[in-house]
Amino acid sequence: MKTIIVGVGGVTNGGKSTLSQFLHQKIHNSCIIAQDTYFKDDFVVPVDSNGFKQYDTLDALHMEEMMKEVCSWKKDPHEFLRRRGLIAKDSSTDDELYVLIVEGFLIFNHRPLNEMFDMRYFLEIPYDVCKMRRSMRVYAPPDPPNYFDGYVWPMYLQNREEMERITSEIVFLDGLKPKDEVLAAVYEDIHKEIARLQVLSFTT
Ligand SMILES: Nc1ncnc2c1ncn2[C@@H]1O[C@H](COP(=O)(O)OP(=O)(O)O)[C@@H](O)[C@H]1O
Ligand SMILES: O=C(O)c1ccc[n+]([C@@H]2O[C@H](COP(=O)([O-])O)[C@@H](O)[C@H]2O)c1
Repeated sequence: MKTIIVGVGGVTNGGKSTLSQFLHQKIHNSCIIAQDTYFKDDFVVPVDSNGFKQYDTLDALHMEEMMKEVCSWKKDPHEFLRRRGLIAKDSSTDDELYVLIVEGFLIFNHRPLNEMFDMRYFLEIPYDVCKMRRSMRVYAPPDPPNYFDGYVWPMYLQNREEMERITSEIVFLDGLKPKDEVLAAVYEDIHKEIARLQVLSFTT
């Protein structure tokens, strides 16, 4: 059995979910674990000195639970897919290949998770486009006035600096390019890696 863990990180509204869903639809035996499903309850997230809820830090996320889920996939990907209703067969063959797509805005900042990735992608878009896309999205709870300029963007710059100190093996993607172009380029890259591993499994 072969496995590939792909990390899809990037700035808020950079296009992570769009890319991850596309990859999942195109890649056989794949599934997604999304970091934004691990946010802690609002009442336990503290506010900073400006009164902004500190959502854009690892402390706002149940990272241990997320790690458990990734490790559970790694231990038995076939069973993981079967439990999620993503696979019908009861048994797998030895030459089967499984792909896990882990997406989220702070996936490369968490060292234990970062170490698990075989491939890393990071979507970036400039400040003005990010602000515009974010203003069109409604989070739960919704962004309060000035949240983007006063908290989200400064935290992005800080988190990104930390990420670049932790890891250098990241492919940066221009999230301004047309969706089709971004999606096709990443798919082709992963497809090459899948083909390489499949050749390896026939020759070893
Ligand atoms: N390459 C792109 N060009 C233009 N709009 C995009 C592109 N990728 C994503 N979007 C749009 O940006 C918004 C945020 O995308 P999404 O994938 O939800 O971002 P994220 O998961 O990074 O927060 C959505 O409205 C999506 O349709
Ligand atoms: O999903 C939630 O519960 C949630 C609650 C409050 C805020 N968020 C925001 O979600 C952002 C990360 O998700 P995303 O998809 O925009 O990359 C981050 O910037 C947070 O400020 C998300």
